[in-house]
Amino acid sequence: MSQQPARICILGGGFGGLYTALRLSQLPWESNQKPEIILVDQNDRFLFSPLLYELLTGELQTWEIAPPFAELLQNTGIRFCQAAVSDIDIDKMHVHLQDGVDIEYDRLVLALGGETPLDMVPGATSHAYPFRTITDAYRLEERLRILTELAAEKIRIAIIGAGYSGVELACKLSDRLGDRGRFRLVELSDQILRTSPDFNREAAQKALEKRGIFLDLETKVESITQDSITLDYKNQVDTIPVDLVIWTVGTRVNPVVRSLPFKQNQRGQISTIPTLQVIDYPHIFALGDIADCQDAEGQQVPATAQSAFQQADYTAWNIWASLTNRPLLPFRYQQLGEMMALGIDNATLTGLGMKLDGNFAYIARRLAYLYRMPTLDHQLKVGFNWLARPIIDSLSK
Ligand SMILES: Cc1cc2nc3c(=O)[nH]c(=O)nc-3n(C[C@H](O)[C@H](O)[C@H](O)COP(=O)(O)OP(=O)(O)OC[C@H]3O[C@@H](n4cnc5c(N)ncnc54)[C@H](O)[C@@H]3O)c2cc1C
Ligand SMILES: NC(=O)c1ccc[n+]([C@@H]2O[C@H](COP(=O)([O-])OP(=O)(O)OC[C@H]3O[C@@H](n4cnc5c(N)ncnc54)[C@H](OP(=O)(O)O)[C@@H]3O)[C@@H](O)[C@H]2O)c1
Ligand SMILES: C/C(=C\Cc1cc(O)c2ccccc2c1O)CCC[C@H](C)CCC[C@H](C)CCCC(C)C
Repeated sequence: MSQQPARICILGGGFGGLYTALRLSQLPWESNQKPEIILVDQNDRFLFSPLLYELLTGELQTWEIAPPFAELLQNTGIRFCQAAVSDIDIDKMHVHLQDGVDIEYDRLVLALGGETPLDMVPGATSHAYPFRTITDAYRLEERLRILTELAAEKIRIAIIGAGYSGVELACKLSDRLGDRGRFRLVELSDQILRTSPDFNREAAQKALEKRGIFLDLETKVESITQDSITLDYKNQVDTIPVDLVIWTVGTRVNPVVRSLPFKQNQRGQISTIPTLQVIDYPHIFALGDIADCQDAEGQQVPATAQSAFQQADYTAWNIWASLTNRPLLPFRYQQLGEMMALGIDNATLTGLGMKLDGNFAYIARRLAYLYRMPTLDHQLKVGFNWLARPIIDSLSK
């Protein structure tokens, strides 16, 4: 008697969830074993977040960095459900969606990613601009358009958090605004890019200096208003006028995940074993920013797209193995390096024994990201556009 096909429910269509779904659909399932794969995401499109900065400088367009799931999942057999996950009943093995729909699962993949914490400083929720989603980028674009149209000689921008997002955004926006931009980068710790390789940090420092971007290190934001920010540097408190505050202070684990009764670390990330299964729940897998993962060698896996991208292959493989009575594989993280955009024509790249910066790194970064795009179809569309665009632009002059 043929069994009902297993139902695999994947929550979150980012680097962890989407790439797991795509890998699952490509595995050699027996025809009578092919599972039902459901991908749930609150948005209608995937976001290739490493290229989100390029939307604000006009270097790239939305369709290139945020293709619709419907397009990416064509001919894969994966069922996409656009909805917000409201709760998960792990005893009944049900996922509850905000629109009232319930989805039963045999295997569950948690890949709901992080959010930007705005409730840590008075005024941030109302006046600061996070930079994580496509909606964030559109809001920021609109604010920049308004400020650019106002006659003000200088546009004063404070970027809070001198990690990767803050530094990359500062350089990109400085190149966009040119002499009209007045930037300050505010950082709690005593250095920028605390976790980055020295080569990348030094290249970033040079890029910030070249653009006259002021650094407020060891500085805490006390409060924010519509047109001012109050900073505390070693108990010296100053209130300064600003036109725009951008909030790139890091990632907090998705609230839906934080509410689940799983073993979690202090940041609310779910503890997993090296096969990426949730401790005590072998039918549930967790990856990406929400997972606290030590790999097969015991190394702590960082909360990055690079990690989620690699975990996706193992998550898909291990779900297939668990459904076809094969051994599961422990995840082996490979730190391939790190790439950062440092302005409109500059980047830095460390990896595979290379240390590159300048325009060559900029091209290598673009090519590496093209190579990491989710489907061959999308890689070809974007790659062709990158080749054709300079020709089209020159013909339209
Ligand atoms: C601007 C920016 C640039 C970055 N650049 C890099 C980089 O260069 N290299 C790098 O390694 N990392 C980079 N990162 C970090 C990287 O984006 C994350 O580490 C990575 O996306 C984590 O993958 P994930 O699958 O865990 O989560 P995500 O990719 O964030 O995906 C989570 C998905 O879940 C969906 N979702 C969330 N909540 C719900 C809900 N309640 N219901 C339904 N759907 C929901 C979201 O819409 C999203 O699609 C960058 C991050 C930002 C913000
Ligand atoms: N090019 C890339 O590879 C790239 C690009 C973007 C993002 N990412 C990844 O995506 C994740 C998120 O990146 P991110 O740049 O958003 O975060 P991040 O790398 O964690 O950097 C956030 C920075 O803001 C500081 N900070 C926190 N709260 C602050 C406050 N209230 N005031 C001032 N500074 C504050 C943090 O200091 P403390 O560390 O002391 O808290 C940290 O230096 C990271 O894991 C990163 O690896 C990678
Ligand atoms: C440092 C490199 C990879 C690590 C890495 C970093 C990220 O930010 C990611 C974000 C999202 C997903 C994955 C990653 C990620 O793996 C890359 C090193 C690049 C090489 C040094 C050379 C670059 C040239 C290209 C590989 C050429 C590709 C040509 C292709 C046919 C288009």
